[in-house]
Amino acid sequence: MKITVIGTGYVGLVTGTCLAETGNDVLCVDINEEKVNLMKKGKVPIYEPQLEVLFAKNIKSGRLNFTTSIKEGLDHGTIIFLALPTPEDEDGAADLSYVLGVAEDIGKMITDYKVIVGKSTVPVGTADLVRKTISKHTDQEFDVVSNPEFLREGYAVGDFLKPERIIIGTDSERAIQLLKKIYKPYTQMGSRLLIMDEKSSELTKYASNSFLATKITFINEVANFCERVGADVDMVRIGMGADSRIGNRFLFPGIGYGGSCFPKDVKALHKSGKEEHYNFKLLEAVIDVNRSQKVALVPKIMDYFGGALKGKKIAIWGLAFKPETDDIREASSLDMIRDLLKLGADIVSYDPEAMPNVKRKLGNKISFAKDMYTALEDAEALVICTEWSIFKLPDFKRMKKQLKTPVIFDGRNLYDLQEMKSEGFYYSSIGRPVIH
Ligand SMILES: NC(=O)c1ccc[n+]([C@@H]2O[C@H](COP(=O)([O-])OP(=O)(O)OC[C@H]3O[C@@H](n4cnc5c(N)ncnc54)[C@H](O)[C@@H]3O)[C@@H](O)[C@H]2O)c1
Ligand SMILES: O=c1ccn([C@@H]2O[C@H](COP(=O)(O)OP(=O)(O)O[C@H]3O[C@H](CO)[C@@H](O)[C@H](O)[C@H]3O)[C@@H](O)[C@H]2O)c(=O)[nH]1
Repeated sequence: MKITVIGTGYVGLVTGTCLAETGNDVLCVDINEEKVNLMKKGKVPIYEPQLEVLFAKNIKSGRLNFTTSIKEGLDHGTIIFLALPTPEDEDGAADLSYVLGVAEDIGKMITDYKVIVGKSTVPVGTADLVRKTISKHTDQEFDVVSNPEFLREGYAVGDFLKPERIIIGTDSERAIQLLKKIYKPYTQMGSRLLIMDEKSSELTKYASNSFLATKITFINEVANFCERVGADVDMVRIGMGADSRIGNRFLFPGIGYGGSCFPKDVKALHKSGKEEHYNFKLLEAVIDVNRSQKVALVPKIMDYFGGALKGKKIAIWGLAFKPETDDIREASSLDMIRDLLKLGADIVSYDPEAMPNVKRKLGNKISFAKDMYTALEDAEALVICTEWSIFKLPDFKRMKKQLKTPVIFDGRNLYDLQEMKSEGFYYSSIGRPVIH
């Protein structure tokens, strides 16, 4: 089938590549010329495991192409996926200007039937708004479908190729048949295809992300309480997760949730509630707790150094908002760095993928080490912000040698408490007893 994907970021590029992989003829449109030129040269502009191989294979086959021309894109596909940004605006609502801007173009440019499929995360009523915006400019027949995306960065290709569910929100039988065809390879492999009205589909996405953010926030609060009563949150979470009604996923405590989705989506649902005179009290608490959780290690670091951080060299391992991505949007590391810099610390960091993005954002406010051990040279403490695999089984003897003092503040609970004791570290983590 001929498919166009508008917006070639984490969602659009993965969607386009994976749909080409199942035999479709895909044209990806992006407004960013630099990005499109890179992709035309066969380069993936983001770090996403497994993407490069599929990307190269499908470009070679001629099924995956790129353009900056929206007109070319709209002439190409019968199905037009919108994978455009919906960032947080200054009030916490989803900024729909990208989506509605493209809807205007669609209205002005389409010359035959199209199914416009919204993959962006958008508030209830957006599909209707897109429909009305297009209709202002055309009498052409078209359908608008809500088809929220649930992939996770770092696992995006796997999540797209083997989704647990595919949600199609529309009452158009014609659109349903076309989308069922596109998604047949996945439903044949056991993915559930759920068809519902578009409003419920739009809300399912926000409700899912907000639920997961709430689950993480709940265990973070339990962790904070563990610290006060001397319990170990790792034991508590294992005990809780053994109940299949609770489940053990998304129950890892740490320095808060970040990324391009949870923070903005929880705020957007809260804001949508307000617009309907409904106060999502729970979400208000989630937003609030997460804000302080992101810097939960800072008072511990301050306490350890007796309040004096000026001129102290602190090493940071992990800058990305989570492992297996170069994405630093809303990363807890950035909050941590902001506070430590304010307190006068000198920061040297290491991340396997995200250093170029942080360098672009922070310039020379912090330094970047060539590897994880070099970052520790003469540092008075190590702070761990992201649970990259390479940090999980490090050479503790080497770490101790490099660090000026053997002190670790771990925001992701990577190490065993007994091991830290026998290796001779001062070790402070989240929701577990301090080792000293
Ligand atoms: N990142 C994720 O893991 C994820 C997962 C599920 C859903 N979502 C949702 O999907 C949407 C896209 O997210 P993303 O992370 O892929 O965003 P992104 O910022 O990585 O990519 C968006 C792309 O759209 C392009 N763009 C902007 N305006 C354009 C226009 N007028 N025409 C063509 N291209 C244009 C940008 O240049 C960029 O390449 C958001 O609503 C997000 O909430 C994201
Ligand atoms: O037990 C956990 C799990 C996650 N996190 C944090 O939560 C954030 C988000 O993690 P994750 O959900 O793995 O990453 P995303 O790529 O942001 O994916 C989320 O957001 C996407 C965009 O909407 C959705 O499509 C996905 O289903 C949803 O998981 C990260 O900061 C993690 O460190 C925790 O602190 N504890």
